[in-house]
Amino acid sequence: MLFLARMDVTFPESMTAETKAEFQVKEKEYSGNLQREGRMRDIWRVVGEYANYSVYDVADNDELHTILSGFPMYPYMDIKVTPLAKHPNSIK
Ligand SMILES: O=C(O)C[C@H]1C=CC(=O)O1
Repeated sequence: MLFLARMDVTFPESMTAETKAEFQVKEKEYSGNLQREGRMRDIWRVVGEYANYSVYDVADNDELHTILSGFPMYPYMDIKVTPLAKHPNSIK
């Protein structure tokens, strides 16, 4: 099953630059592993925002929830998920 997720990240004002940098390192590793596993198909930055769109290829809702809630930045994310179905006009 394919899902599109939009993630908006908002860190608390009080969080130090060092802690943010630590989150970014952990996030990169977690995200990279998902991509190598093929469970995250793609990730794109939303221009001008601390947000991304990413596409997941997973077995079911439960697997997606496990993945999303496992992101190190999860407590600071607002996530909107859209299930995707094949478009009848797609030539792929
Ligand atoms: O930089 C971001 O968009 C936040 C975060 C969410 C997934 C990921 O790989 O990084």
